[in-house]
Amino acid sequence: MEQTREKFEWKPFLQLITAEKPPILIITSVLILSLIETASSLVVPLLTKRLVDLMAGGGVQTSIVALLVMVFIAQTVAGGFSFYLLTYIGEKVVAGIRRKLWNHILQLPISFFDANQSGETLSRITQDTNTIKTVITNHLVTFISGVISIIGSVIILVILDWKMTAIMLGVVPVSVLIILPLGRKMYKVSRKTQDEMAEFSGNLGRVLSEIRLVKSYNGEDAERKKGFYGVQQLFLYGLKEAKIQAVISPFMTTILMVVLVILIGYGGVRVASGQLTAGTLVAIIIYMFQIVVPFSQLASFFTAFQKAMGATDRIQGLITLPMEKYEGKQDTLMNGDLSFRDVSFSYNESKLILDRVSFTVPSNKTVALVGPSGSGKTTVFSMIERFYKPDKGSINIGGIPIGELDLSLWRSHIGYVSQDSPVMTGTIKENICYGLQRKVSEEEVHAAAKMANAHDFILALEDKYATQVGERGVKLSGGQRQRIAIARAILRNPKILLLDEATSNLDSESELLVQHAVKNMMKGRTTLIIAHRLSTVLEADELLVLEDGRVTGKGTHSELLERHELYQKLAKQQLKINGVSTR
Ligand SMILES: Nc1ncnc2c1ncn2[C@@H]1O[C@H](COP(=O)(O)OP(=O)(O)OP(=O)(O)O)[C@@H](O)[C@H]1O
Repeated sequence: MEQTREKFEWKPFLQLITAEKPPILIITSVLILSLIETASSLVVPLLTKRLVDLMAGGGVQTSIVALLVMVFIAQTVAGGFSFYLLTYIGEKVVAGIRRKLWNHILQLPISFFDANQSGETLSRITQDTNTIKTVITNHLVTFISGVISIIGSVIILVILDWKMTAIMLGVVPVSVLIILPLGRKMYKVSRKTQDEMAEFSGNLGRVLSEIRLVKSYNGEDAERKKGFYGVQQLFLYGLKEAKIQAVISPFMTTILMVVLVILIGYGGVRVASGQLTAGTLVAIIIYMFQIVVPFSQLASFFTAFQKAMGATDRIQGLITLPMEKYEGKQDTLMNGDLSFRDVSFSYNESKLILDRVSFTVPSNKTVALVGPSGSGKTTVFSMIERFYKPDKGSINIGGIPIGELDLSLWRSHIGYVSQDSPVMTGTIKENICYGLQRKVSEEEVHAAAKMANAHDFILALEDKYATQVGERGVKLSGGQRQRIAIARAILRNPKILLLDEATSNLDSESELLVQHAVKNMMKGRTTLIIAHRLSTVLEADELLVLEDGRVTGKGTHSELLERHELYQKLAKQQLKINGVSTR
């Protein structure tokens, strides 16, 4: 995702912003308003000059005072409106980018989430977009009006008095020589700060989401050290930025003071000798501020802009990643046989995980997958869910490759109950109804919960179906979570069921409840089940033995027990039937 951009490039940044189609009318208004603001500020010194000269001559013209007041009012009002409108544009553009990012991230394939820490991805949406907003709202127009102010002031100054202007402009090359390399350095540092911040957030996210593991394995010390290291790095980068700022800011102030001293000294002499009016000197000094202030802001604009370049790179890196393909055939009957045809797959080139796997789950039948840990059983499920694509071969439903079907439609026909039964923060009802697009009646939810043997325990909870389950369902027991997951699958009324039997040891009562729930659910559906229990394998229509990504045996429990060596071993260990006769 990371690229290093050394050159100063506008293009990607502008592309990112213009893609959000910021409202042209408002942009034009902002530009006009800031022009009014800048023009007013350019007029002020001229009016002041007239006023001072008139006062020096002993008189005051009220019309000039009135004009000055009006110009001030125009400047203030235009400034206020342009600030608000500009912030509006910034917020609007960033909202658009955030929407686009979130939408894109949600549709990225699982392989992306395998490779990237969620905390890092999170900081793309929050921090990187914020950096871009800061440039638009705080710097972009300041930069434009600053440039206008500098050019306007220089022109007027040359007309007013070219000698004084020459003195003033003499310091510009010196300043540029110092500020440019420092700006480049600032860019590198701030880029590293952003990377460090993303890594830091990623680390915090990892610890916070697995805090139970951290505590039960006394991981606090190691995590404290890692966290402190991240804090220290951020601190050091902060200091590096400060060091650069510490050179730039006082340098600019000193330059300002030096120029001011020279101007006042040299100008004062010329006023005394009658070569310059007092009004002109005052005007020159005001113009000097109107050059120096935007000039010093230019440095911070370039720094902010370079930070935004880094953010743009990372956002573009995310947005250009290919998404899952959602479109596909709609009108497919899902009640055909589910079959794998010579499917091979590897997560990365180094190791083949599925090797020419072929099998069929006939419609409405149950096939159980057994095999040692790591043999690829869960991977088979992930392939059916289309989390990953086969490298070779195809997976078909009723003869049609599942890759050709509309992705949402396909997934809506699958009920996946995984081993860890994921439950999200929210109420029990929200969890049961999760992902359903249609309105669900209370009765439907209750019926699903009843089938999942969850209704009774839910009613015993304080808030019943409105009970908050805590983050990842921590307030529920393992068996309760499983039954919620089953109720969720039942409510979808899927054609295909993927069940990863939990290996966790539930007490026999909960286990019985879960088993009954599973049995209820399997009726009339095409089911593929990763079996860890004897009862499941006995009831399956067919068993598949998966070994190192290959199907090495097919048949019923007794057939396999008779002729499959590994199955006999597995049956003894994994299915816990040691000493129990099954024939
Ligand atoms: N996201 C992933 N990225 C890379 N390798 C993976 C990924 N998921 C699984 N693997 C690897 O693929 C192999 C098969 O894993 P899989 O989870 O399919 O096995 P399993 O048979 O379900 O095991 P278990 O019974 O222990 O759950 C393992 O060697 C594992 O290390």
